[in-house]
Amino acid sequence: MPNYKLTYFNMRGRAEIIRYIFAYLDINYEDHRIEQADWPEIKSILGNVTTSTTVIAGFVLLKITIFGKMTRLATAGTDVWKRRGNKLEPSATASDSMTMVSFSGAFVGSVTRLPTLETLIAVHGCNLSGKTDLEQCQVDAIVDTLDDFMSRFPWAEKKKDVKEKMFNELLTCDAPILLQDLDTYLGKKEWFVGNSVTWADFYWDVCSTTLLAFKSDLLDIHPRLVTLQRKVQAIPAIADWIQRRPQTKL
Ligand SMILES: CCC(=O)N1CCc2c(cnn2-c2cccc(F)c2)C1
Repeated sequence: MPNYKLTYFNMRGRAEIIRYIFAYLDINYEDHRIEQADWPEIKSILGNVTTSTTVIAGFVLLKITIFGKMTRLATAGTDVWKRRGNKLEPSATASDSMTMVSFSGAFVGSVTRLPTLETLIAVHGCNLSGKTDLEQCQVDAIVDTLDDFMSRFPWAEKKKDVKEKMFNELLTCDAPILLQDLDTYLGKKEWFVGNSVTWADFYWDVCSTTLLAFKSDLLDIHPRLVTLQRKVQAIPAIADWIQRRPQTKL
């Protein structure tokens, strides 16, 4: 029975960075994919909670803010504790062997920075989040920059013309500025931060793969950023995952 169950839509989306980290660390997990049609029912169970909840599940402290989006990372768990206001109170133990914790889309930056990633890295002795405090700040800065940009896209916009207009503006007006900044920051280095791969490099591949699905010439004038993408994709564990993952546009 895997220790983790990752529940998300059948797409790369916000969950793919977690899938990359699990693949790289060779951690067995259940990649549970729900259909969009199932989301309204699941959402009604999760509710449109808009408060920040600090949840302690087993060894992992997860700070989450639920905005009615859904990405769930579950851990083999004991009691799930929920913070309501400034009080921590036990809640019902997870109904099955997994402690189900729901996240907003923005959890990427929070949960992968919290003891989850540090615990996993400590167990596996790798440096995905950076080797020093300074490197960890630099990794966070790159991840936040990418996540902020990706979060500006109106993914759930129902009006096709509005969605298309906003996507086009972001891709033609805003993306070039971001890409130039990332290109300058990367410079002649092998990786964004330090002298080995970090999850900032992973996130660059995750985000750029999706952006290229909307604008295939996006990186034509950024060969160094393309090289970084290819270096991430050539890491054996990542290459294996990319080869076997479900093929989806997003
Ligand atoms: C209905 C929801 C939907 O279509 N998507 C959810 C968000 C998303 C998609 C693809 N990339 N991505 C994403 C990745 C990282 C950070 C971020 F903010 C967003 C597709």
